[in-house]
Amino acid sequence: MSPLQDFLRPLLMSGPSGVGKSTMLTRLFADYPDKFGFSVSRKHPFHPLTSVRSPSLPDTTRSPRPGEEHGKHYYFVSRDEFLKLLGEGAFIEHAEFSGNFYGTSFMTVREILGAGRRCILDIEAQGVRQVKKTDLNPVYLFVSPPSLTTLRSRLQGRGTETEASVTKRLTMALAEIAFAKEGAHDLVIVNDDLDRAYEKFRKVALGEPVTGDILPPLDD
Ligand SMILES: Nc1ncnc2c1ncn2[C@@H]1O[C@H](COP(=O)(O)OP(=O)(O)OP(=O)(O)O)[C@@H](O)[C@H]1O
Repeated sequence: MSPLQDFLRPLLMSGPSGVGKSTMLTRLFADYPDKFGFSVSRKHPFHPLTSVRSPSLPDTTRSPRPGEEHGKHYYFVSRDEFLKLLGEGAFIEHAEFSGNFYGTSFMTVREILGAGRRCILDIEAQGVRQVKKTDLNPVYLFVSPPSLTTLRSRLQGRGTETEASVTKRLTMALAEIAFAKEGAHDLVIVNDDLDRAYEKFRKVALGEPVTGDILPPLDD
């Protein structure tokens, strides 16, 4: 496909927690402040991207945390409102975690496209399976760690996780990796050296042709 056509398709990025998705996105948004719109289905409270301005936001039924604002970090909706929207087929993907619903709505994507930006979605494996059943037709990108050992040390080094949550995130990482091993994605970028990985990511985001990396064995 031509760069223009690829740029118009949403970019769905996924990859295990701690692989460096936000790090690369933060760089991209700093380099191109007006080109992209971003939606993330759910993030932990200390996530750096919660402060990134986005033309559209995911919906959640959970209560705002201190410092979070409606329309800035999420659209906070009641459970009834969420279920009504769900019934109307408003969500590209949704999930329930710890008793709260999170979802990415078709409206989010339309708003981003309407603003002339490329829509970037950060969605986990479970949500990606749901997206595959829609006609969204995104480019599926998997951001892979060079090894599981590296992933663990990034999660520990980020300083946001307890030992228990590192273990939980690594368990979830195995599901993400198993999905990638099924060949579910169009393209893999291995985030080994950040500058190298970012350069590839930047090109993918701009819709330029890129040769993907080979998925590492990730069996360590
Ligand atoms: N190429 C890299 N080399 C070394 N450290 C990196 C690299 N990329 C990211 N990191 C570091 O790894 C940690 C995790 O990165 P980041 O928070 O961006 O991950 P994430 O994929 O967005 O995770 P989550 O899905 O939980 O939000 C951060 O401390 C970040 O600075």
